[in-house]
Amino acid sequence: MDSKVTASLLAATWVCSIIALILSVVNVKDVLLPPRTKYGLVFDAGSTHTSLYIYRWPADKENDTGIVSQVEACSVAGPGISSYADDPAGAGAGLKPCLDRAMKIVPAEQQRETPTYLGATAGMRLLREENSTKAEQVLAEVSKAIGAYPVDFRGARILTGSEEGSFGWITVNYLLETLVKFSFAEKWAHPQDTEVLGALDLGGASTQITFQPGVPVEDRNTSVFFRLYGTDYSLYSHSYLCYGQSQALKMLLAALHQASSRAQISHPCYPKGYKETITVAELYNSPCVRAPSSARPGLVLTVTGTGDTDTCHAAVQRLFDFSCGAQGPCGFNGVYQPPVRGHFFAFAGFYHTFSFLNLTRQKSLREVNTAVRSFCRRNWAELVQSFPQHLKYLHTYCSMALYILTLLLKGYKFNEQTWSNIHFSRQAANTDIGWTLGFMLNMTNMIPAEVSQHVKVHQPSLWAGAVSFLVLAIVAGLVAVFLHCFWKTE
Ligand SMILES: Nc1ncnc2c1ncn2[C@@H]1O[C@H](COP(=O)(O)OP(=O)(O)O)[C@@H](O)[C@H]1O
Ligand SMILES: [Ca+2]
Repeated sequence: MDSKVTASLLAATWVCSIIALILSVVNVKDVLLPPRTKYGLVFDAGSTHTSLYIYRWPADKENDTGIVSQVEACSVAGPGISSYADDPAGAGAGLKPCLDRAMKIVPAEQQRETPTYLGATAGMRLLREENSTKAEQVLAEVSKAIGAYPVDFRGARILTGSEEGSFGWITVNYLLETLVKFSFAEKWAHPQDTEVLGALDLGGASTQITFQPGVPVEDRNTSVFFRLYGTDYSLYSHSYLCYGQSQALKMLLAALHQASSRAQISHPCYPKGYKETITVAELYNSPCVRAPSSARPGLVLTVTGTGDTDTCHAAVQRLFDFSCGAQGPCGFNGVYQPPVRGHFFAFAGFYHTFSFLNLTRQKSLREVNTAVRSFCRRNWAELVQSFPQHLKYLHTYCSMALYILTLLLKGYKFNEQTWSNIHFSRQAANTDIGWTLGFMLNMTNMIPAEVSQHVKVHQPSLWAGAVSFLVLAIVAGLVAVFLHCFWKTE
């Protein structure tokens, strides 16, 4: 045999040892069967609008942290499902395009095992308060529509305010991986130096505040417990019904209407030159406002913006009752709240308004105040010219900004120092921040109460791989030396 044969034998031995290395590092099963992907679907039926969130995660890492990601958020056309009180079938029909979209994303063979939920929030809470039969009908119709698809449909229901707040908190902390981390000691552990983050959600019909106060929560109604990855969390969570953006603006307009008791309303929060009309029936169509007995439903009210920031600020503050009474620290309207603590993520409406005003990049409270006041001075014609793409909400941004500042500072009692702990964000890890992800993780038991003992990474098999590689390399070398000597002596 010549040296060519020796070389090819040597090469073959090396190839074998490299394959052995790969097989020992990666599980044989993982090579032959790539990890399966699982999917989950959650409809967020908000007061103003519905979205379908499509999530996916590797099946073999189900209980790890930060593993679920958002594939897509499909926006349902039209208003929120609570607006279909008199046409419940319409609420169901509206969901179909997004369900069709999901059926294109989730492979056919996996659809039947895809957990699917619909959670409705404050819009449906208000409808239930007004007419529980109509609320039931809407939920029945959306359930029928989803039930017609080949998914594992687990129901449509109205979340409590406390669930909405707590699931938002879970989403934030899951995505930021503040609940559990893989340490160098090769264990999943509660991170020592990372404090969990609070969650601030501003919807259309309600707003939620959830955080870990560090002192016992004194009011049972606002207290939430979770045991996640072996750690206990005692949270404070409260949802203020009617204090979402659209209902707050409605309360503001109703207050202005009642103060003037005329069909012409001067609105200090709307830009100078802005005009809109609304009927009395439309203005008083919610339990958040009560129509004066004298009001004729058909009467058309004309609302004219005057762009008077100080008057607006004062009118916004009158929507709140800041007096606390005797029973200790409070938020507003007499609701118990321990002092805010730690860092917070402020998302949904908080983010929308602050992002429009370019205020999401950690601005000081002074800078924010200056920017808001300067925006509030701009007249309508000028605004329309500058922001032709933002006409839907353009007339509300001044009032919303003043409302948000009032809510955060005088309502929740953030101050100049703690202001910098509020982070205005829409997404983390490419996933939208809201209650839906936390809800799905909770409902599918994807966050275990205890840390599981099974090995989470390939560290030990990596060692085994390195050792077998070394052994095989030595054997290969010895064989080569032996063959070389053997053929030489021949
Ligand atoms: N681009 C935007 N600018 C300002 N506000 C927005 C924008 N997009 C959505 N919103 C507001 O975000 C809020 C979302 O609330 P929603 O989830 O529908 O209600 P809820 O959570 O109270 O049931 C609404 O007030 C909506 O008007
Ligand atoms: Ca919402």
